[in-house]
Amino acid sequence: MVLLRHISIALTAAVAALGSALFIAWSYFYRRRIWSPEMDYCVFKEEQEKEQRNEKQVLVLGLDGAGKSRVLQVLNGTRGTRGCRPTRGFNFMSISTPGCQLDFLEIGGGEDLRMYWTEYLRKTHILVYVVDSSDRQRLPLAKEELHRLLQADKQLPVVVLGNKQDKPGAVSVSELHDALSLGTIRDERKVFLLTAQLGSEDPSESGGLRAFQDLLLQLA
Ligand SMILES: Nc1nc2c(ncn2[C@@H]2O[C@H](COP(=O)(O)OP(=O)(O)OP(=O)(O)O)[C@@H](O)[C@H]2O)c(=O)[nH]1
Ligand SMILES: [Mg+2]
Repeated sequence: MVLLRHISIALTAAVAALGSALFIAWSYFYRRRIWSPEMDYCVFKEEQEKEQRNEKQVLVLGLDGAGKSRVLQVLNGTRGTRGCRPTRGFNFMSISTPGCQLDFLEIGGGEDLRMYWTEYLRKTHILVYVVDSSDRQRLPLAKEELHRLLQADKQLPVVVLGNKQDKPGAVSVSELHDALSLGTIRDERKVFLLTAQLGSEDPSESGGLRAFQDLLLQLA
C-alpha cells in the first residue's frame, strides 16, 4: 500500500515536471516567434505596402441590430434584404476606388463584444458608428458607447450613421444629434452625422448611401 502511494506521488511529480518543462519551452518558442526581428520586419513591410496601396481601414461599430452588416452589404452592392445575421465576431469587406482601397471591419455589437471595440481603434483611419434611429429605448446606451469610443481615441474622424430612418418612430437628425449629445463634442473633432434607410431591396440610390460614400472617400 505504502509502496503504491510512493509510486503514485512519484508519477504525479514526474507529470507536473514534464508539464512545466513543456510550458516553459512553448513560452520561450512562442515569445521568440512574436518578437523576432524577422517578424518585426514583416509587420513593418506589410504596413509599408498598405501605405503604398493607400489602404484605409474603416472600423464599423454600433449596438447589435443597428445595421452595420447591412451597411457593408449595401456598399458591397449586394441586392436583397436577406442574409443579415447577428455578427458573432468580425465581418470584413473591401472596396477599391481609383484613389484608395477602403477596408471595412465590422465588429459585432453584442454586449460580450463591445469590450473589444477600443482595441481596434489604433489601426483605424475612420470610425463609422451606426445607430438604429428607431430604437429610442437604447439611444442612451448607443450614446454611452459612442462617447466611450470618443474618449478612447481623441483624433479619429467619426461618421455617425442614423440608420433605419424608414421605420416608424425613427428619430429625426436633430433629435439624434441631441440624443447622442453630439453638441458636447469639442469643435476641432471631426464628427459627422448622416442618416440612412437601408431596409429596401435596392437602397443604393435612395437610402442616403451616396452621401455616406462620398464622405468616406473625402476623409480617406
Ligand atoms: N427597416 C430597416 N431594416 C434595416 C435597416 N438596416 C438594417 N436593417 C435590418 O436590421 C437587422 C439587423 O441588421 P444588421 O446589419 O444585421 O445589424 P448589425 O448592426 O450588423 O448587428 P450585429 O451584427 O448583431 O452587431 C437586419 O434584419 C437588417 O436587414 C434599415 O435601414 N431599415
Ligand atoms: Mg452585423
